[in-house]
Amino acid sequence: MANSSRTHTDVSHVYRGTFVHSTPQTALQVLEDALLGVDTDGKIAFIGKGSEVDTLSQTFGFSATNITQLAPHEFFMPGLVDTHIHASQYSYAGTALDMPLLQWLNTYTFPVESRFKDLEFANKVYTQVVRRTLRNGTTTACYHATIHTEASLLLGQIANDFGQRALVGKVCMDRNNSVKHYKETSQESQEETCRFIAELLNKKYPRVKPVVTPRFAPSCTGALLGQLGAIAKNNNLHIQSHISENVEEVKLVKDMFPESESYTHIYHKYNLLTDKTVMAHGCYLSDEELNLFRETGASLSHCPNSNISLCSGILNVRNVLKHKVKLGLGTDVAGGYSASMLDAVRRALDSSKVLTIQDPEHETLTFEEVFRLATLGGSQALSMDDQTGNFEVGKDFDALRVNVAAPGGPMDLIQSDAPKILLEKFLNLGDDRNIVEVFVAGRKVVPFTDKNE
Ligand SMILES: O=c1[nH]c(=O)c2nc[nH]c2[nH]1
Ligand SMILES: [Zn+2]
Repeated sequence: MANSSRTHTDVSHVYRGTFVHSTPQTALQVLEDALLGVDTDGKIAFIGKGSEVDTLSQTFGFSATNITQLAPHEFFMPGLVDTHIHASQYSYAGTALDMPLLQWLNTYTFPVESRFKDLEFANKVYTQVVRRTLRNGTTTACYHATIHTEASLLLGQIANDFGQRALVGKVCMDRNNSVKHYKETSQESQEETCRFIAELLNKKYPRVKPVVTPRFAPSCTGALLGQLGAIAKNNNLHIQSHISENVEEVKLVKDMFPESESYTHIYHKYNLLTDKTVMAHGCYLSDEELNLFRETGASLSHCPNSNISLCSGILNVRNVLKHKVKLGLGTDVAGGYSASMLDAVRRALDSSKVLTIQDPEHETLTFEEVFRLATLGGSQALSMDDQTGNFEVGKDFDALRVNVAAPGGPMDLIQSDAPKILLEKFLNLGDDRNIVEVFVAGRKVVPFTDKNE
């Protein structure tokens, strides 16, 4: 029996073939010879069996001749959700990975981010990062920009123009002793955050929204953290930041906020832990802190490339999942050197295997579980799982059409493998050559149209 919505708008596209996705109960569900309809609003109108085509075409009023049929080595999967990426650091991605976090920020990051006062530079970098991530299948991105309001608004405009679903954060930092010209006063930070939010919301972009972004506790005064918590609360906004990434940072936070019970309690005290909060890293969180995440509904973004590249630590994902804390994956460009979420999937699997090498009792993550983290898990971490993350009826059709045998692609198919094997191969060996089409809310955003070339 096909799963269908009771009241529906007209179906504009119908696809037939293999669909793979996750549900809260099942890390990987494979639907072979399935039929999926997308309505004129870009939402999934139905998903049923190919054998039900006659009934479905009558119910939804489409003609069997209008069905797009996938090839046997193709499948649809949900769009990838990057829960943590610094768009402003894309210009030096793949370099500058020879220092730990705090020195890395002072030496490489702050000098580059300070250049985003220049809108021409910002336009160049932000256009490239949106194009690159979309081409690699990131249909939803949670971006850190810089402290500059105009450049951050420009990032929102570019994401909207290319059709990417995005949260965009103007970075807030009223403490920075190392690069003097890259910080704001508390008042500037608060006022510019309010202006950024108002102007971005005023654009009425359907899928690009602001996210309140204190960089991390060491770069913000308690007064600013409190103001940002109030702004997020009053406007019901998302919040993003960093937490417990590296041992030296955790120690610094302890020294800077001696009155606080833990790193997590600092954010909690200032109303920055909500069910619309996503915190990057969390490698050194205690079980008590993870409980506070669960109680508040706040989520974590696991950024394994960054954690390894900056020698920060290894998040025990199994322990996070045991505590029922929402969890997604992030590239964390440019602490992470790859802007591709496929890389994040591989590094998450590698990191889990390292934990198993260290402790054979550790239950290694499966590729199916990591697939779920990269899709449905990410949408849950961003509290967007009512809109995206899998192929549930009523959600937006955010999807990748994957061709495992794409000509000139990075892998060879020796025999006709089952869809689950094709997905595993794609996750481990695939790249953007295999992602032949990308859809966000039903609209084909890759390949780029002429306007976006
Ligand atoms: O990986 C990171 N990248 C950053 O830019 C940053 N800022 C604070 N903490 C951070 N961690
Ligand atoms: Zn980061």
